[in-house]
Amino acid sequence: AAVRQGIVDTVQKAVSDPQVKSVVICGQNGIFCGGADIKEFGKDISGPPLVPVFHAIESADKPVVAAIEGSALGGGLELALFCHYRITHSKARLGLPEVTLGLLPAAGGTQRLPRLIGVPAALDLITTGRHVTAAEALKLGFVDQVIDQNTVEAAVKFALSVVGQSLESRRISTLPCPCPDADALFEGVMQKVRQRARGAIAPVTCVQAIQAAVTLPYAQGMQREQELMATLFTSAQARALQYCFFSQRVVSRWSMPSGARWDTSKPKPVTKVAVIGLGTMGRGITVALAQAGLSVVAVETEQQQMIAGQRAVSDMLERAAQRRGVSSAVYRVRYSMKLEAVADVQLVIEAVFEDMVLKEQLFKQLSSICKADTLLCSNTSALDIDHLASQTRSPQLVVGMHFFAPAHVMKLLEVVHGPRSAPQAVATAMELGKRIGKVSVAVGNCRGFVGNRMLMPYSQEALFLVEEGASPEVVDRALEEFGFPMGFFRMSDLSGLDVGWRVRKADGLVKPGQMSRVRQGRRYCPLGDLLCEQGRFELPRGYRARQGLVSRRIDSKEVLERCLYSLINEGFRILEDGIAAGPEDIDMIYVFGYGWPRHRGGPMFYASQVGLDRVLQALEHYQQLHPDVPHLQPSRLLRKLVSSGSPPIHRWKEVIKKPHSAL
Ligand SMILES: CC/C=C\C=C\CC(=O)SCCNC(=O)CCNC(=O)[C@H](O)C(C)(C)COP(=O)(O)OP(=O)(O)OC[C@H]1O[C@@H](n2cnc3c(N)ncnc32)[C@H](O)[C@@H]1OP(=O)(O)O
Repeated sequence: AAVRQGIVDTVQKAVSDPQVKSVVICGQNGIFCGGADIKEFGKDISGPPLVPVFHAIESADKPVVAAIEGSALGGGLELALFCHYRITHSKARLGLPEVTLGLLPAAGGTQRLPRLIGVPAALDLITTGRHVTAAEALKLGFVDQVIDQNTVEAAVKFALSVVGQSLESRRISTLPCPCPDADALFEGVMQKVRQRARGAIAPVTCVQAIQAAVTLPYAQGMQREQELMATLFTSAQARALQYCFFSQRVVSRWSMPSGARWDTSKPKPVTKVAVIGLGTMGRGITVALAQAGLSVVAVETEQQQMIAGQRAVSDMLERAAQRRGVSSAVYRVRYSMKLEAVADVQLVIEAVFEDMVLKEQLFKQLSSICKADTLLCSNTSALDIDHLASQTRSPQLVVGMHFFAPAHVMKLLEVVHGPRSAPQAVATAMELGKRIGKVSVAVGNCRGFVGNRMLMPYSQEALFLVEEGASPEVVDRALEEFGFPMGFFRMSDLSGLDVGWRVRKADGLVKPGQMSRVRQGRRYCPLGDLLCEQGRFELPRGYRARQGLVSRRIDSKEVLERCLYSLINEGFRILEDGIAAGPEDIDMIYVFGYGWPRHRGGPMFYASQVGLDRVLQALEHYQQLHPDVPHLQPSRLLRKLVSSGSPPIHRWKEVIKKPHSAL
């Protein structure tokens, strides 16, 4: 509000003072403007409206120049678009990211950008919210000059040089907004955007606003922009997306149950990393590390795997080099079939087959080959990090680094600390994750950590629903309409049914040929195992008949409640156990690693929006119907939160307070 007031007062003064011949608007400390203060949204903070004063800038009869350094984002870029000229530093980033916050650029962005750079380019920038470099902004035509020197000085010089020149063609509001074949273009774009949005409303509303720029005169288009923004501003989706923006930053400020924290733990410098195993995960991890400029030693002891892995890594790096316009020689990867090649690295990431015996052996070997202060990390997705640590001479230097496939693409990294992991080891893994562009979340050590532990009840419910009469398509459709890119069954097909089968076998749950629906004292669905054993895909009907199960009609509400609430319930248990530091950690794991729709904020945020009492009631209802399913038993924390009056999510920690830590 204070900045808005400052802009209004200063612009009015500069525009009306006859002594002032031209004006430069710049930011402080090398940053033009990151847009509106998102923390003000939803709060009763008043300040002057900006759009009228922005129009006063445009209609001024003296040149107004934006000197853009650092960032010009959202309202910041919109302000710059009201100026007559934009001089930009080469390192600046520009964009209209409002859509990522569930909004649209409502200070004229949707009406003015298409007039300046054309409708297709504006549609791309506004519906994706992507940030562009100064060079791309120049190419697209929304900045006038890109420079490497002092931007403010250059802008002042330029502003003085254009005094007295006509500003007519520089006023974007007066430009036409041509769009040949507008109907066909918007129909096609709308279809694509809807598909990509997976239920998010802001991208679709952005398209509608840009369409108004084509079909309405400028002033009416501006009004339409306001009306459309009003439908978004207080929406649940906008709240969820803004929660995600801040949560992504919250999780980088990690803490451990011991009290160790991000701001008191210094990471060790890492320049050389080894990756052990060149299967799918090892290849992606190698590429991610090499792309971030790290020197990588990739070890694979099996010859065929080495040949295939080396080829796959080289191809991926070649493509990355082409995209960046550099030679692939910039990437430093050395391959070896001998474990001894890792002797001089500072950090090892083990990515061998998910088999505890194999990993135990490997950690023992690594512990004797590597230097005493080398960090030993495992990419296991579920196994006990502390047990692996116990195989080494420095258990405090062992942590989990759980990547998600494909590891060079997926943004999530779970950094798993065991009870003996040193804060410095966690800090180092978190820092490395940041360096390679991951959203890193520190979590405690338990079976499946956070993400896969919560996936367990979700996947079991999906299978139970099929036992009871739903088809896999019905289950998947409900989940995909909710916003997941893939339902449980499509996801299982893609990742390979045998992956889960192997884990269940290791857990002693698989009994070949047996149909019993109770294993280890609880309800179990062997359908997935039977599919794998028989290589069959249309199993449910015959299976139900043999089990004497009577099919019933199952609607999408039940699918969602049983799959999602059981997953959420496990999330509450994880909070109770101190495995995740807060609900934001769980939510970011699900948004960045498991395809949870970002506009729904993550499972724990979703629960808070649905209402904790409703989640509790639904779980109690299903628990009564299925007393043999322990994961439907509402967690103590959920009950405690409901009996504390269901506080807002940012206050849950006050209720959790003293977790009975499992660490
Ligand atoms: C008439 C109405 C006029 C205009 C209305 C316009 C609507 C908008 O403008 S909506 C906002 C659009 N802007 C954005 O979405 C930008 C969001 N910010 C970013 O993308 C990045 O933060 C960055 C500006 C590129 C800087 O990145 P980086 O250097 O990596 O730092 P961060 O860790 O991301 O941020 C530092 C610190 O600042 C907080 N922050 C950043 N932007 C905002 C913001 N727009 N509002 C409030 N706070 C913001 C961020 O949360 C960090 O704070 P922490 O306390 O560390 O969390």
